[in-house]
Amino acid sequence: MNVRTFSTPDLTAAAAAEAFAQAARAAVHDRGAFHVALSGGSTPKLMYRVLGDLPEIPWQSVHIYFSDERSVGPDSPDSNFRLAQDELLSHVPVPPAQVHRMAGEVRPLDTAAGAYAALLPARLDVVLLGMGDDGHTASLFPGTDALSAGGRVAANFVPRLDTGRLTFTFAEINAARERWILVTGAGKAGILRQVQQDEGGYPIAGVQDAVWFIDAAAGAELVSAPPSA
Ligand SMILES: O=C1O[C@H](COP(=O)(O)O)[C@@H](O)[C@H](O)[C@H]1O
Repeated sequence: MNVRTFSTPDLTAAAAAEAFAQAARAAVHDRGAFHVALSGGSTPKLMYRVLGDLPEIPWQSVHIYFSDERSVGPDSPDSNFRLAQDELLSHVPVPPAQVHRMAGEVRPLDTAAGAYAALLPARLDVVLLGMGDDGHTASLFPGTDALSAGGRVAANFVPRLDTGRLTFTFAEINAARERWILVTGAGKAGILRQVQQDEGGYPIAGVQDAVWFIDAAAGAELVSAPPSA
């Protein structure tokens, strides 16, 4: 595992935000645009806040996507898009036409999945991911059909939550130039150790060659993970 460990959630968020800024500048310099997929849940909130204050990000050339979405509209407090909009996108000069949310309110969700796959760029530069306390990533939950789905985006029914989700497939995640997984908090320490030891069969283990940004609490049970800041 390529793990970068920081002493606090704030420092973890700052490092991930700085990595975003550097990757954006490099992509725009090399290819004229930065195509990045954001994650949802609670963990990236700190990073989004830091990112909104960082200078010299070429927002006019940044294109925003989402690695998963709940089956709700954009105004719902459960919406991953809304989190990013409130904490980051409404504070930076990214052109609205370059923000591509997943339409979690559309039924059937398969229709939204197909429409989203059609608007994705040939290859994303960075996919930002989190890890749930059941080892899911994006909306690839343990035991669900989307774990083996083909294509780029899937609708996924999650029995444990009795709800549908939209999610990138592993193929889409692993086709990106880079994958970054942000994990903080002691509640994730046990699963993180199991993932490191190839135990548990958690969905997150299907993400290849990721850079993990973690705080000391999440990394407390890892074997040989010295703090880097
Ligand atoms: O449901 C979700 O959960 C994961 C993890 O969320 P967190 O609250 O533990 O940070 C998240 O990465 C995903 O985008 C989200 O839809």
